[in-house]
Amino acid sequence: MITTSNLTKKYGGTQVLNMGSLEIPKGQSFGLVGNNGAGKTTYFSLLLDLIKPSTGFINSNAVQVNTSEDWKPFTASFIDESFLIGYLTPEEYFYFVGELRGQNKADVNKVLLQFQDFFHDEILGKRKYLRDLSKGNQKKVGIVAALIGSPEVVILDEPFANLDPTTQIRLKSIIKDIAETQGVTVLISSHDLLHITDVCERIVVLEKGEIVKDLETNTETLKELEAHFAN
Ligand SMILES: Nc1ncnc2c1ncn2[C@@H]1O[C@H](COP(=O)(O)OP(=O)(O)OP(=O)(O)O)[C@@H](O)[C@H]1O
Repeated sequence: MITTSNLTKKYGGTQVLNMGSLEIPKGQSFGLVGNNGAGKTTYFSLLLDLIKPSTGFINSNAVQVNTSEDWKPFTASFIDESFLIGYLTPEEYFYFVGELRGQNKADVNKVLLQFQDFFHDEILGKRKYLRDLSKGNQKKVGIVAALIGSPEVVILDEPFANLDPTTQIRLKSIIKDIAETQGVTVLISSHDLLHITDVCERIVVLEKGEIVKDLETNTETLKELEAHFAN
């Protein structure tokens, strides 16, 4: 589904990403971990054509993301609050995203209904602008908006950060469900090793822009990651 080939990114003379090659199959829940500055957001930004590669390319469903726009209809993401529109209410934003994805209000309402628990009565019907929501509630809006219109690829940068424990647990079951039962390819990054091993069937560790581990998640993975990061 997602093929990364000889991908590098340099800023000035400094190389911040050197991924070599990486294959992510359809329906995989894929986790990216690494210390601050390891290159996680850089990789996601390249995947979304927010920045250009220095060398190499990424193909998503056989579409080269930096030369064609055809990956956009099946790809959704929430990287940070710059994806939101501060002067809209959550409802206005969801309907706006729905329109972009060919979904009418009734379709969007159906999606929102499934996320009532996740919203915990803090998002809908509050007549608050997105800019006035707490960081965690902004994140909830961004994540749910990314799931409107049944995307085939969902990219979430640090989705657990700023969320309360209840919401983190709910988010884990949402991510597992869309990957396992709907065949969605989910890419997430996180600093939370417990959550990422819970939710991802594969975990790649980045260090200074390079892949240093590529693990199929099993009962030993959390220990292995903890040992890796303790050094
Ligand atoms: N526009 C830029 N100009 C120069 N360097 C940049 C730019 N954007 C990112 N970098 C550098 O690229 C490296 C990788 O950053 P990136 O944000 O991808 O790391 P990350 O793994 O997401 O980190 P974190 O866990 O802190 O979010 C860092 O050294 C960062 O300073």
